[in-house]
Amino acid sequence: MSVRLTLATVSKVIRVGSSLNLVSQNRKIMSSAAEFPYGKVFAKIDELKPQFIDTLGKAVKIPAVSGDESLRPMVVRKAHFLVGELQRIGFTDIQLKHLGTQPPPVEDENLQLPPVVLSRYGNDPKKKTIVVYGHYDVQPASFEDGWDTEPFELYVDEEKQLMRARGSTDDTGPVIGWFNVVQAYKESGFELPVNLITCFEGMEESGSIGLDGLIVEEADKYFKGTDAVCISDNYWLGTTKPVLTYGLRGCNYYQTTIEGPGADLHSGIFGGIIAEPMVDLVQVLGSLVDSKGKILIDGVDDMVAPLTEKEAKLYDGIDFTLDDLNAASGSDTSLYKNPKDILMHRWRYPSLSLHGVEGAFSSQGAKTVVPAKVHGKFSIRTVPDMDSEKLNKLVIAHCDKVFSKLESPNTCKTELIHDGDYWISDPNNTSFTAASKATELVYGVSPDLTREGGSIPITLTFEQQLKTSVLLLPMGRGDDGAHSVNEKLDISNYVNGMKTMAAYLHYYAVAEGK
Ligand SMILES: NCC(=O)N[C@@H](Cc1c[nH]cn1)C(=O)O
Ligand SMILES: [Zn+2]
Ligand SMILES: [Zn+2]
Repeated sequence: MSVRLTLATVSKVIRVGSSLNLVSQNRKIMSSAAEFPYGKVFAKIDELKPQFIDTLGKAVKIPAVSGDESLRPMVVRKAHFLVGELQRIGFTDIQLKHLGTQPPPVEDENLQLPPVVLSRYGNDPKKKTIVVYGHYDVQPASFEDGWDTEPFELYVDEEKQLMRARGSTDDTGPVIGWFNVVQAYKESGFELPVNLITCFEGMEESGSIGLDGLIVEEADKYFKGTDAVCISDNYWLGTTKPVLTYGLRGCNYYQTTIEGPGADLHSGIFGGIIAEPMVDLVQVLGSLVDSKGKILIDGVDDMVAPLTEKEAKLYDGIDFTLDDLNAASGSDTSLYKNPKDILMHRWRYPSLSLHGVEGAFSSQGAKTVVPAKVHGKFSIRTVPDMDSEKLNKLVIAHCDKVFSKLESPNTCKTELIHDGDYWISDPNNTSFTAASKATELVYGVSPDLTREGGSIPITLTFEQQLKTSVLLLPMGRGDDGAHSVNEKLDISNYVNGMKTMAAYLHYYAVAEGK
């Protein structure tokens, strides 16, 4: 049998100091036309690259920070921006699902949760149906944090071939990527090989509050007939090798509030005379974790699943070094030097991070204030087999015990702000196989299978409620700086990420089974 060969042009993949060496400018990948008949879609993605960068620029301009109540109108504005784009491209049945008011703790009791954007492209019963999930909200960012350029303006660095902005990699870039893939199929004259349903939320960075209920509610309605869920909201481990991800840690986020004086006070007048809430809080926060990363709350480590020999072996072949970690953190501050230990502590052990103190003096200068009420924020990344409710009880009991030992006249309350479960799945299924083929086609290398230290709270809910597999198909690199200053997405990752998404839809459509 003769097989016609097509050439799919794959953009430059940059390898820095690596052994992979798969790179070449405009690398040509030979693929059978019977196997991948959409070479024209790839060409269209290349052709429309300037427009796709432009669309991303418009999206990141909207400061959709879900954690900042005052910016909630901006989150809603971004939802409407997405609706406009979906209409332009030809999605149908576009719905903004409202989730009601945000539960406490919250300043404004009437604060509305941002809407979830649902839409469809195609509804052919002969085709498989894929739900793509992403989030349009972002972490806070301000130029004063140390950004090189304004965080809510897309800066295209022509020399480094990257795009810098809050949301560029987490998660506005991948969300806009899905739109672009559909546009590229359409404009190159092809039907999409699957029915696509989009589910984009605006509260992911704040624990996906309200989304669980919507998924339960719509499982047999909007999401009926879903064969697989694909999420592009995480990152490669390093900077060169693509990965597919089959596990996430969960995240339980807490605040400890300590209050006493009726108002902020002058430390010259009241210092040494009254009990200072900040002094108490520092001691409570300081009792949670030590400088080696050990969680000091009794009972937490006992819940962690023991490491089996089989699991330990999974870490052997992963392409990751201490240098990758140092490059991503911009430092040499790792608590572990061995790559296997680093990955285990990122993926399969819990961690406790201290995030900040609301209500405390935090600006430049030397204000001599005694804050009257402070909220210490911290979170625990959870792993199998930790029980979320049991963890909450242990955390609250620990904080109460430490505070009571201080014999302070102030009051102390620790509460859960939000939680999201960990998730782990078997990557030997049709969806992962399709994504693996797509990755090989685009990057010429088979992806590593990884877990992730971060959290996407809704993942387990999708799996359980839609009774489908979930695939994590990352677009960006490990050094993208998500949640950090100078967040970026390399242009090659944007373009090749879209090609991988496009090819995944095809390989999943033609594969046998779900
Ligand atoms: N790209 C995923 C991501 O950044 N997820 C957040 C989710 C979260 C949980 N609680 C607050 N945010 C993460 O921090 O992992
Ligand atoms: Zn994200
Ligand atoms: Zn994030």
